[in-house]
Amino acid sequence: MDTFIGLMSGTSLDGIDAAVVRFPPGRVELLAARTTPFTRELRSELLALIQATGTDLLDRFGELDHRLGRLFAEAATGVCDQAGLEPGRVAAIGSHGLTVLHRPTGETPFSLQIGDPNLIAERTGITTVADFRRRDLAAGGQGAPLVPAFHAALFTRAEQARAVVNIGGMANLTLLPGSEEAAVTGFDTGPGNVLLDAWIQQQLGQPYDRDGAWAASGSVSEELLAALLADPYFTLPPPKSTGREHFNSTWLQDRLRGFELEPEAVQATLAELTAASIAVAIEREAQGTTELIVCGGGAYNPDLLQRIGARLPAVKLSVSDDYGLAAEWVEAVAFAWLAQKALEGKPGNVPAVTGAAGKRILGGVYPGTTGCGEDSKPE
Ligand SMILES: Nc1ncnc2c1ncn2[C@@H]1O[C@H](COP(=O)(O)OP(=O)(O)OP(=O)(O)O)[C@@H](O)[C@H]1O
Ligand SMILES: CC(=O)N[C@H]1[C@@H]2OC[C@@H](O2)[C@@H](O)[C@@H]1O[C@H](C)C(=O)O
Repeated sequence: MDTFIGLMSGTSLDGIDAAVVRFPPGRVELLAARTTPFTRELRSELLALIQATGTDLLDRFGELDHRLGRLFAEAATGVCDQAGLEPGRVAAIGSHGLTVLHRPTGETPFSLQIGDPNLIAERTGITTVADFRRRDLAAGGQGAPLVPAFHAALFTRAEQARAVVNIGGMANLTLLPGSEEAAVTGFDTGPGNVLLDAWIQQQLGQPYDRDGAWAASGSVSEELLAALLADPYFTLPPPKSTGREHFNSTWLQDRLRGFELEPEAVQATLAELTAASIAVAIEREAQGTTELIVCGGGAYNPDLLQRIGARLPAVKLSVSDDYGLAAEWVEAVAFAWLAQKALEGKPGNVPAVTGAAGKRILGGVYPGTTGCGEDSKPE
């Protein structure tokens, strides 16, 4: 029972990533991985929930929590089949869920993920670990980002100051100092692909800018870039985390007012914003960085990589694939790894990253059905 499943559904709202994985010492062994895309209808329902107001909100919240719970269970079963693995051989599923609201600061900080883990445990029979963020929040942390502990376990090299950036809907950075004395740090740098996806969707009806080709065809507007970078989030000192509640199409529309630009120039400027916010964060927080390892969907965007590289000429740019783990699976694998930590009774947060009062074991455990004397599953 050394096999784990990680389930991740991120801020891009593109679907569920599922990975079956083992963790031999110092390594990751990926047995199978797949994405279950959300239908257009479900994606727009999720977007509507995330942006919602109104009286039927709680109904919709409960319904989508249930529907996603079922879909996560199917994603886990599907990836198990793909790996040729009996569910009884899986130690646990680590399910991130889908973030509908993340408000990590103020008097009543919280972070809400949906995708009922009870349903996942019931329908797969596999012990499920979920609700990873709220214990860290309870300890005074941001509850995000959580992948830095995994990045540190996988990518730390002695005497090498490395950075790892995950470019999903949002982008988050892990800084690995490469020396025992200095601490691992990290934070969300701001938007990753979310604004690029929103703009091309609005202008051309495409879900994302494949290979960054549209952005590459436009010229960056330095004025617009400066206006976007004037958002106080970019200069806020860490710990900090963000999400779609801040960086979304309304945020962009507000800042585009008064500009008259070709749509592809806006796309180019948004790509430059992602690149600049990552580069500035590294320059400000980790000047000695020699290598930047990119993961998440943004690693497949050559235009974005080129822009990041141009802003950090002294830094070697790699993708996680160069170290044996495909960029698209890093987050799902991280939640499998966090599930293993939880079951071992080991902490999963990095207090220097989230700002929590200390290390905490993350996640609630929803036991599987083995040992219950009942192995029937609902249809
Ligand atoms: N070939 C490609 N060219 C350009 N962009 C791409 C390509 N492949 C993936 N992407 C981008 O990556 C995004 C998906 O990234 P990913 O799956 O890492 O996001 P996520 O897990 O939803 O996000 P988060 O890290 O915020 O939770 C797509 O929406 C798209 O913008
Ligand atoms: C609240 C939430 O879901 N945050 C996501 C989001 O997507 C990227 C960035 O913002 C990061 O903080 C986090 O995800 C990763 C998995 C994390 O916690 O490390």
